[in-house]
Amino acid sequence: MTSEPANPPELKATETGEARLPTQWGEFRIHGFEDAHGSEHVALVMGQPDAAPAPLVRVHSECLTGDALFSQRCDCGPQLEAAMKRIGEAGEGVLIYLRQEGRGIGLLNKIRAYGVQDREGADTVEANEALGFAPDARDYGVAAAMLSTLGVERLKLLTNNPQKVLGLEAAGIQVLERLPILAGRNPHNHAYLETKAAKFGHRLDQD
Ligand SMILES: Nc1nc2c(ncn2[C@@H]2O[C@H](COP(=O)(O)OP(=O)(O)OP(=O)(O)O)[C@@H](O)[C@H]2O)c(=O)[nH]1
Ligand SMILES: [Zn+2]
Repeated sequence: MTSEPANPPELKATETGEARLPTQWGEFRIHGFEDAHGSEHVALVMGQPDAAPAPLVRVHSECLTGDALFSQRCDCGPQLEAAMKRIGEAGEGVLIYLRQEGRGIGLLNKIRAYGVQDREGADTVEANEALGFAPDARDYGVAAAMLSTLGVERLKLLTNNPQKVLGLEAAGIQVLERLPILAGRNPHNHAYLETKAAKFGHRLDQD
């Protein structure tokens, strides 16, 4: 008798369609995916990364406040722009936009966590814990499944977060190189970035 794996990789993300996506950094193709929980994710693909030995990839975690609303509490918006610009300059690569807002706790809980930080002086980790959440509830299995579907399983990853490298590798992706992506440091996010370095091991150096 054979038993089914708990999370068959083929069920992690199903591709639903694709289209042109012209941007100021060049033309991407946008691929839609739905995961096993019904969450919607996208991949922006430029060039032929499936034919490249190790294309440039960014796995970006959704941050509505930073990516769309210009918040300076974090560095997400400038990182997103920097990643798209670098892929545009390379003429090839993939940006996975993962809908794991608030490190996986969701937008409304992130706003609650921001409130705890404002009222109680908690840092980003303490605020999650005060609300009963893990400091980082993200899972990179969906991103790995999306990359596999796109034929990209060996890559260079734009990130400062060593956990992201480990998470993708645990899901079967070969990260040949980690490339730092430092953008958007400002007086409002200084303490947040220092906490990420101290408690999550984020690398804030240029290598
Ligand atoms: N719960 C919570 N989530 C936050 C907070 N600040 C930012 N986020 C979320 O954190 C995620 C981005 O994580 P980061 O740690 O900035 O970056 P990363 O993706 O881990 O690493 P990089 O690849 O180096 O950017 C997004 O989903 C944000 O919405 C916060 O104070 N609390
Ligand atoms: Zn952010």
